Amino acid sequence: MTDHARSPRTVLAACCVPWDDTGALVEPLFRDSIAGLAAHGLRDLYVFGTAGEGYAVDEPRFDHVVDVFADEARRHGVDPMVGLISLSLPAVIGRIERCAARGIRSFQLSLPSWGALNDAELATFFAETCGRFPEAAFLHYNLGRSGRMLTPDDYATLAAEHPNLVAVKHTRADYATVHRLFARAPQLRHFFTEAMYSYASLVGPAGFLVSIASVHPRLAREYFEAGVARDTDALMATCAELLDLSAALRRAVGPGPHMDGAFDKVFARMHDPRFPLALLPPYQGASDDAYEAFRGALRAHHPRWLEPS
Ligand SMILES: N[C@@H](CC=O)C(=O)O
Repeated sequence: MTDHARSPRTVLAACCVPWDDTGALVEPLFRDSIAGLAAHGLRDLYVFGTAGEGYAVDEPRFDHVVDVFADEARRHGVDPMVGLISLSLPAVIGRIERCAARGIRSFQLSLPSWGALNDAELATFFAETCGRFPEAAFLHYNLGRSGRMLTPDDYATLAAEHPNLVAVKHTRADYATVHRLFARAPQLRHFFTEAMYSYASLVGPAGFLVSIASVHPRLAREYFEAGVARDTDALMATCAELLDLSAALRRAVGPGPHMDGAFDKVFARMHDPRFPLALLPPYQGASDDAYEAFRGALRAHHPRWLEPS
């Protein structure tokens, strides 16, 4: 399989941020969680996607979390990637400048979401981020919450215009879109979550955006490697398990919480029982009961996902 992508084929993992009752960062827990992911072989880490509550932090929290994240990531030889979610382009630019001053060069861009960008606005957004910071590398986070899902043709145009646009995180893509992404924008590394990774890795050099599989990092890595090896049987078997795990998680958490962090913090607590489930206000996290119900479901139906990694 040919691979012309500008960034390595890896497993990309989100870091959740533990907050205390006052909404302050619990630094030791955060450091331990980063160290734990790195030690388990998840070494392409980012903070401030949806699970990392990049949409909810103010500037002082942003700077504090970035300082700790970058410091701890580098201790483990991990290149820190920082997500940028804001309605304000100047705020995004300011965050990139402050990160760049700390030596950070990998960023995750999301489109401003108050109103879906039109084509001219989209071009301006990328010119003012990728174009303005040519020494940095950017991954685009393609999600419905931003109001506009970019298409394979959009990526072909943007990748030709911006050599430092290197990757995309896809949260939703159908089979036809997967094929067109590899055909129209092969320069970009396309990352897919559990359900679509199985198919995408059979038809192109897909990256794996790990979500629920992070409850067991070794099995997550094996799933990724099955995709690299195009081992259809292993992919399908693990994909079926992961879909079942996701359904169990949704049942356990129930209908209230709806931001990714509510779910991802359950995964973080599986690795460290001290990890708080709370999200920054006004958003609702999962409850302790939901966490216990999910663990119980794994114990009953998928015990291998609970074994030591
Ligand atoms: N939960 C991830 C995205 C995966 O769908 C994130 O928070 O960035």
